[in-house]
Amino acid sequence: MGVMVAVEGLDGAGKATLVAALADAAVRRGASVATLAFPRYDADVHAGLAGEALHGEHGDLRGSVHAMAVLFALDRADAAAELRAARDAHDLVLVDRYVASNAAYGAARREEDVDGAFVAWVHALEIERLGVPAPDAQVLVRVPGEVAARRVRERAAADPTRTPDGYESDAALQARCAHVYDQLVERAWLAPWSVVGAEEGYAAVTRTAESVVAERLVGRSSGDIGSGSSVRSDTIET
Ligand SMILES: Nc1ncnc2c1ncn2[C@@H]1O[C@H](COP(=O)(O)OP(=O)(O)O)[C@@H](O)[C@H]1O
Ligand SMILES: Cc1cn([C@H]2C[C@H](O)[C@@H](COP(=O)(O)OP(=O)(O)O)O2)c(=O)[nH]c1=O
Repeated sequence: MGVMVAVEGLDGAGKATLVAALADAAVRRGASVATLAFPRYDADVHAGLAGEALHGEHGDLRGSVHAMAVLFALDRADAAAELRAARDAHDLVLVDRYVASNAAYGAARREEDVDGAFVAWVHALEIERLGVPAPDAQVLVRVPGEVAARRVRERAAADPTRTPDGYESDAALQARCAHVYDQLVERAWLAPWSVVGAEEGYAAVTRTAESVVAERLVGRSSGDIGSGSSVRSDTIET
């Protein structure tokens, strides 16, 4: 059985960039890798509704922190079997945003911290009730809010389909969210965390990817890794 590593951080922090670097580092070590990104807007109706709500559709749906979080949670619940199968079939399963996104964004929206009711509610809902598999490790891509916001703006300018959504354009929410993420790391919430500061440039991302992969795949004999002669990098969902 492989290991599942979730990558977390603010919008525009550099999560997708780190996921690509992690996949690259793992494949170079001969490991097979599967990647999955949440929300699965196109693959899951709950995620699709949440995405539309983030862009102003569906009346007052976005106004309810719990309703939004339930939609994101149901997206993961529907992917749970696929995630378990991927962990059985691959050495490394990389997930771009996972349960901690719900904890960090929801607590931030409610102006709570990690000890507030919301973070505990997310754990009870997703892990205990819906049976979403806990990750084996998590990585926080930690950048100052201004850096993440600039990247979101630049991305939107370059690609008109990426107009900032209701969360991305709320600087105060992103700042509170960064604080909750730091607390989740401190508490080792759900699984151990590593932290990478992506404002340090791409070389730092590559170095972190190599060390996370080395650490996470350590203890697995070379016979366990690659489980065959071919090296694969499969994207099971994007
Ligand atoms: N370490 C880095 N140094 C400089 N730019 C970066 C770094 N990591 C990501 N970027 C750039 O920042 C933008 C957002 O990165 P992305 O990985 O898409 O973020 P996320 O998935 O967290 O929204 C992209 O244009 C990406 O090329
Ligand atoms: C996956 C997930 C995302 N979110 C939030 C974080 C983001 O601000 C927002 C959209 O996710 P995001 O990954 O930013 O999607 P995209 O890059 O396609 O816009 O949803 C949650 O609140 N809970 C979750 O479980």
